[in-house]
Amino acid sequence: MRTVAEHTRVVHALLDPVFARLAAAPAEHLPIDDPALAGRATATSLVSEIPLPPFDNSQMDGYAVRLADFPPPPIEGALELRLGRTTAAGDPPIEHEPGTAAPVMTGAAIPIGADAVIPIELADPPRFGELRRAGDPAPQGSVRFVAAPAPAEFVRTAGSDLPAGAILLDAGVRLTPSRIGLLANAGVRSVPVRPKPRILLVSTGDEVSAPGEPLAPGRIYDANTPLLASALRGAGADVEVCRVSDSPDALRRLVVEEGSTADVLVTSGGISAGAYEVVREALAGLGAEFTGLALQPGGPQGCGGLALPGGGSLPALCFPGNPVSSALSAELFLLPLLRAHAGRPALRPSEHLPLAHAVDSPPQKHQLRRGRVDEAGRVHVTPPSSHLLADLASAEVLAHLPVGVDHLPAGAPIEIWRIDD
Ligand SMILES: Nc1nc2c(c(=O)[nH]1)N[C@H]1C(S)=C(S)[C@@H](COP(=O)(O)OP(=O)(O)OC[C@H]3O[C@@H](n4cnc5c(N)ncnc54)[C@H](O)[C@@H]3O)O[C@H]1N2
Ligand code: MOO
Repeated sequence: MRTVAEHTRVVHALLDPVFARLAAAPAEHLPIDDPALAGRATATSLVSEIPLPPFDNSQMDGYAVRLADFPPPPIEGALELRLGRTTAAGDPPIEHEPGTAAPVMTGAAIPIGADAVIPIELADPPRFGELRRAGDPAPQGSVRFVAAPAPAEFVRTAGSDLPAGAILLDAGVRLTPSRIGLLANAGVRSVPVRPKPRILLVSTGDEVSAPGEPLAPGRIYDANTPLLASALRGAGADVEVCRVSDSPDALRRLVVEEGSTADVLVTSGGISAGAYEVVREALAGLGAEFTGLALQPGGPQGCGGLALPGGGSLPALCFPGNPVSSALSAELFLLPLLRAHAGRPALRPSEHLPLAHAVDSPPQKHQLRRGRVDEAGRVHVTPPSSHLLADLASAEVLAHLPVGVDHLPAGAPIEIWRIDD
């Protein structure tokens, strides 16, 4: 039986060229305010054409002053400065008149020649009086200060966040809200993003009914298509879904007709030892290889490049039909590659926590148990059967019982992956 690590290598060999091609493909350009931008990955690095902030501005509502107007400390009594003209946020910078204190608001340009800001609370009086902007009659009055500011105090200098010409984001970086904000701050209007991988997702099985169909005896509703589609989309793929009955011809036709517009084919079901294994029958002849893994759930797996009539090849991953098996197959073998393409950490957060109770596992298989973590930080795992979808739906963690482990006592540390996002 193939190990999980060996199958992971086989999947990488099949899909790494797909992701490398997509990462080098012409970028899609999305407007900075496109709701679809969040979560995409940059296709190229982006450089700031302007410094951030673009000009020296005030960090406080207060007075812009010149240090040279202050005597060396200590100041006897208070220093009185004439009122200068006011700069509000959005005004162009004005010339600072020596010997004045010029009202300046948070975010407003520091008057040229001023080199520090004193917050209004530290002025006497501690409130603004008559304010005169550029072009108004000259201001009257004065304001007093008991201490000199430090050089550049409360001045946010141009480029102090990022100088002009600096890299805003590298290529392959996930667009989080703060990164989108950074690009917007630098005036970027259109963002080059990596194309999403296009996945053709096919569920098989004569027993599988589409939503809304009456449930005939012996049939079940299709869980895998919505489950896998949402998992793959959540990890950054564009997914087209199809259901085919247990007809190898219908599946082969689908691959031939739709395969050239997809980057990867993903199937669920129809690959184990039964008499009607549609995926195995349809795709083995086209180039997929079907194997047993030392893994539970997820034992049966298929994988390979399918020969297309035009000469191309369609990489295919064939997951087993049990819902937990197909979900965990995606979790192990495909989601990490999709997440990495979307600039996210490939792997789930992992840690070792103590088991709340003893657990047995078949030693020849790597068992992935679903579970929860209690308030004391101990892991409780649930039964291993791969039809237990309600159990997976309420799981917080996947607990790993690797090959060679047949029993772990209560309190033993176990590796868990957090899956409750
Ligand atoms: N004799 C053997 N039988 C089985 C073996 C084996 O080694 N020898 N392996 C078992 C394991 S493990 C798994 S996992 C399954 C995998 O079977 P298939 O990939 O061929 O999947 P199906 O037989 O089509 O379906 C399995 C199970 O899952 C249900 N299913 C399928 N599609 C869906 C769907 N879209 N939504 C919800 N549920 C679905 C299906 O009804 C079956 O109950 O084989 C074991 N048997
Ligand atoms: O390997 Mo199957 O995937 O356990 O249920």
